[in-house]
This record gives sequence, C-alpha cells and structure tokens, in this order.
Amino acid sequence: MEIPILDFGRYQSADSRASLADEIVHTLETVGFLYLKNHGIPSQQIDQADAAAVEYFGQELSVKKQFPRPSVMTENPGTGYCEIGTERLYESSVKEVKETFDFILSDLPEGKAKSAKVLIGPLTNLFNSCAKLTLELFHCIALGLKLPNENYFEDKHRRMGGRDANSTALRVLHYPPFDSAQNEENATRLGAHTDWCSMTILFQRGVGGLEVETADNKFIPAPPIAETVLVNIGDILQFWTCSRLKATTHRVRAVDSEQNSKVRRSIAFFAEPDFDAVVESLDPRYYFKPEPAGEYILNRFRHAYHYQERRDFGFMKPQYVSD
Ligand SMILES: O=C(O)CCC(=O)C(=O)O
Ligand SMILES: [Fe+2]
Repeated sequence: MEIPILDFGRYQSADSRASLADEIVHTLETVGFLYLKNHGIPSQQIDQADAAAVEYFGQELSVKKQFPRPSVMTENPGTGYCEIGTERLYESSVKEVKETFDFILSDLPEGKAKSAKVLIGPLTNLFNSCAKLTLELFHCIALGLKLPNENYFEDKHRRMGGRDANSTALRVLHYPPFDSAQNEENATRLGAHTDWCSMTILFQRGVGGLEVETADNKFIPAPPIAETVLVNIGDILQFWTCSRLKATTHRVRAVDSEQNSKVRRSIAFFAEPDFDAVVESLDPRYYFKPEPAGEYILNRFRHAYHYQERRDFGFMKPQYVSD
C-alpha cells in the first residue's frame, strides 16, 4: 500500500475536477490518507505558523500554562495549551510525549492570551486557508460519491471557527527529544488512534515518525514530502459513508536514535462538523439512527483528556437494509 500524491491544481477546472474527485474518493476508500500538491495554501503562511510555534513552545512551562485549554467537561473545546502527558489518544496508561496549542478562531480570551500572542496572527491566516481547502475537498468527496447535493458536506460545516457551534481547531504540536527512559515508562510520541473529526490536514516539519496502518494491519511511514500537505479523514466521515471511506489509524513513534534525539513539529487542522449537524446514513443500503455530530465529538474529547469511557452511538453500528 502506498499513500498517493494527488495534484489539487486539477480542482480549478471543471474538466479535470470530476476525475480528481473520483481519485480522491478511491484513495479514501482504500488508504484513507493522501498527499496533495498545488493545494493552494501559501507556503509563507505555513512557515510563519511554524516559526511562531517554535517561539511559543520555547517559553517556560509556567508561561505556557497561563493559557491552558479549558476543560471539555464543563466547556466546549476551546483555544489553549496542553502540557506533556495531558492528552492520551491511545490508552490512558500510555503517556504521550507531546505538547500542543489548539486554536479556535473565535476563542481568544482577553488577558490570558499574552503567552500565545505570537501565534494569533499566523494561526488566524492558516486557519482560514485550511478551512477553504477542506471545503473544496468536501466538494470533491460529494462529487466523487455522486451525492445529489454536491454541497452536502459544506452545509454541515457552516460554522467552522465559531466555538459555540463547532470545534474545528488548528493545532501546533511539539514533540521534544524522546529518550529511552521514556520508553521504559510506557510512553510514546502519539499513540495509535483515528481522528474523530471529519477531515484532517497535516503539515509535517522536517522530522518524520508518522505511521499509517494498512488494510493488513501493518504500519507504514508517512514521511514529510516537500510542498505537499497530508490529508486524512476522521470517524465522522466514515460514519456518514457507512465505512465506505476509511478513518485510518495512525501514530507517531520516535523510530530510531537519530529521530529520538530530534524535536518533531507538526501542524494539524481538524475540520469538524457543526455540533448540531446531523450524521445520517448516506448509503441507502444501511440505516442508523440520525444523531448530531457534537455528541460523538464531545465524547471523544472527554475520552482523550479525562479518560472517560467511550460511548457507542447508532452510527457506529449501521444495520443492513437492502440493495
Ligand atoms: O504529529 C503528527 O504528525 C500527527 C498528529 C495527529 O495525528 C493528531 O494530533 O491527531
Ligand atoms: Fe491524528
């Protein structure tokens, strides 16, 4: 299995758009991950966000902790910092050696933002560009799936950036050098997981380590490739399509001593549907009870930050109806 590189320049003309849409859907049915070149996000915006992240994470821990990510037990997911060990995507017993800053466009609490000031401008620009690209990709997916409404997914993501209604976030990640002592205490960089959003756009900065699970349960590397972004889908799009499109499991490991000794940085845009967007079966052969996306999203957040039991929803077990 290989992760293909697709040319998103083909989106610009109606002639090449249809075949691009088919290839995107085919890749998401089989691999679940793809690289995009000519994606339209200015490289300057990516470099500026990365440079700001270097400056931000270089601050003292006590300074970064002045603006913590609010608790998802009491508030909607918001903007803020998470220190090493807070978020655990795999199992609560496995510590993940990464620190993160999540950014939601509408959530910049006055007074607390001083330590994160450097991030605000660059992350605002990159958030807007990523939101545009995800809507174009959703358009392609609706075309490739031959949905009667080609704006179906766009209509479910109308309020990206507004914290009251949607948890879409741009996240900068910083993985410090990983020493073997941490291996012994049952730690990793990022445990195996699927994303719980609808689509993720990932920018990797130099140091690799990301691995993607294949259909036969092996992990293959997804290294940084210059001038591309990596795209994958999350659980919600898998639910909508009754598993026709795959939310592929992935993880980040420090695979050898050379990588262990280096910092890894990445930037991830997690596109989420609006909390009240209904997730329903788009495949007439299957039925599940339609439910709002926000229930599932909040459940996964609470699992990752507070290690709560994961709940099941109707869309996790579609019932076969007929051909
Ligand atoms: O850092 C990376 O490359 C992956 C990040 C990721 O998969 C996530 O935060 O969900
Ligand atoms: Fe992920």
